[in-house]
Amino acid sequence: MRYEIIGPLADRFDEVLTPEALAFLVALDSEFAARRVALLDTRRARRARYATGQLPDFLPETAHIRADPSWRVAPPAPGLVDRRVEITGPTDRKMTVNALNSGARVWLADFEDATAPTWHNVIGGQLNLIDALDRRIDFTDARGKRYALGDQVATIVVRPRGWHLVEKGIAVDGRPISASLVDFGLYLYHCARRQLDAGSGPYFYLPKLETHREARLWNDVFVFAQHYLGLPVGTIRATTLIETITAAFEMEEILYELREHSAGLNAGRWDYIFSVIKNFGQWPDFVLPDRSDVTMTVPFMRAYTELLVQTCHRRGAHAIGGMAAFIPSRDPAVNETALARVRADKQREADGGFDGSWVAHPGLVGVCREVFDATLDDRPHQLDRLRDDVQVTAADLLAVDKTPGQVTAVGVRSNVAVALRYVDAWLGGTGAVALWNLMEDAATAEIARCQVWQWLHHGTPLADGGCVTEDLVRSILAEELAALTEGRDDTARERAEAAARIFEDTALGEDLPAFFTTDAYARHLGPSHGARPQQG
Ligand SMILES: CC(=O)SCCNC(=O)CCNC(=O)[C@H](O)C(C)(C)COP(=O)(O)OP(=O)(O)OC[C@H]1O[C@@H](n2cnc3c(N)ncnc32)[C@H](O)[C@@H]1OP(=O)(O)O
Ligand SMILES: O=CC(=O)O
Repeated sequence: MRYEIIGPLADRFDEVLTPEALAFLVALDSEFAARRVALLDTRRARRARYATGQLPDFLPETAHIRADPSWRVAPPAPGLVDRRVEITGPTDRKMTVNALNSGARVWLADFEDATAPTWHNVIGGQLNLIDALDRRIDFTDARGKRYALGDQVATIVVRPRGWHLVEKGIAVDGRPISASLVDFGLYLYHCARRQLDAGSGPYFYLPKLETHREARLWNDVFVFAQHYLGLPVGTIRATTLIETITAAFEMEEILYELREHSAGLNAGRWDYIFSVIKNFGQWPDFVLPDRSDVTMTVPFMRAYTELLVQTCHRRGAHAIGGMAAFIPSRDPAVNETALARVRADKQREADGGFDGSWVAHPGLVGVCREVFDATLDDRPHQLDRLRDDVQVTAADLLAVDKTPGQVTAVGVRSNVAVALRYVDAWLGGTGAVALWNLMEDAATAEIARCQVWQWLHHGTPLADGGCVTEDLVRSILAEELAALTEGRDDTARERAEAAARIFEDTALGEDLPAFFTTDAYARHLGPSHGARPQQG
């Protein structure tokens, strides 16, 4: 097999894209590319079945795994015992230093929802991780502010991109390589030994899994990679995000598949809502109210998080809470509200048995820590809370029609504005932004555009009169685009117009595309094709 680096070799990229690291990626690709494609085919087939009215259920063929009380996942690895606060964020240089210094126990170094996968972000992010581990990431910015790693830094857990994405910057036998394998493989190749030498390990968050078969693929990747690099099996640890409705029916099986490598499950709430709309959006019982009404206390969200904690603790695995999207503001009144909401969210998670939770911003680490400190007392986690009281059925997981709330004109406009502005930022190379005091990333933007599609599809009535029509959405889009482009130069205006077209393609069509990122990446992002390829 032959590889080709299509992306330009910017300064120091050769330290990441070494012949040996690329040979490792080629080995991963030759072993797993076909299985990845086959699993993506089964995703499409499953969605097609749901379109005919079938609903998911707990699997009869794996009932023996759920019924067997004897198995457990591996005990927590060094650096992953106490996970009361985890900060997430992209891997640019400044955010890397700020996240590692934030006081959180764990930093989720994100190549997924918080990163627009430009070639620069993908390879530059890997370089920043290497530099952080070598403690040579210190720098001074243009304002003269100095960034330097402190003595106490967070444990790094890398989130590679999901199985649905490819990386155009590296081709194997002329086709783009799996983005998951690139992000996983480059980090493991360069940083596993560095992490082990530092007393930690190569740890991952696995995004957007839909089934335990996808977890098995990851597990097989881990076993293969560890053999290839001479690492003992079980060195790698991975926390799986339960952020699809189908994975919620297979949580036990996912832990089981990964049991030698599992570091628990995380309740990825935003992608979960996106997945519910994506899979069942065409059915009237699944029409959701305004995005702001779909809180963690609505019945179907509560059911999934309670089942997650119970499942994890039965198997000795950490249960990690999700992301409250409120972020600190310089306006004291807004800030007070944001902190109160985050506190309430974290308190609910701690009370429910979660062992720790996510924050999106360093200014929220303290709130999350205070809540979990008070709940955990002197324990590092609460794996002893088995939640035997929880009884969740398939019907509970699917009780979307019990979600209170309304669809309003404000809710429609907010979704259009958020999706447009987020995609515009993403095309510009930024994968997470603050919009109207909320953190927005790929997952939250997916909800925004899918809700618009769903409401249009059903001609949903608006609480304030009228209903959601294509004319209404197009007129809002035109207004929001005009507001966004005002005062911009030609390049920035063209980018916003491209974002508007992506919104039209992914929210206003007959069918609901599975991800806005796949098509947008294929058409807009990635390496410069004019660059001279390197071969090996
Ligand atoms: C659904 C999911 O998947 S959730 C997980 C994926 N999403 C994320 O990870 C989002 C993470 N959060 C972020 O990216 C950012 O907080 C944003 C974009 C939402 C807001 O960032 P900003 O607009 O820079 O916020 P703000 O100006 O308040 O930041 C203050 C400082 O904190 C830093 N900061 C903010 N968030 C983070 C973070 N998550 N990690 C590290 N540093 C951060 C900023 O870099 C800035 O540093 P500086 O003072 O040295 O310049
Ligand atoms: O990835 C996390 C989510 O909430 O979505």
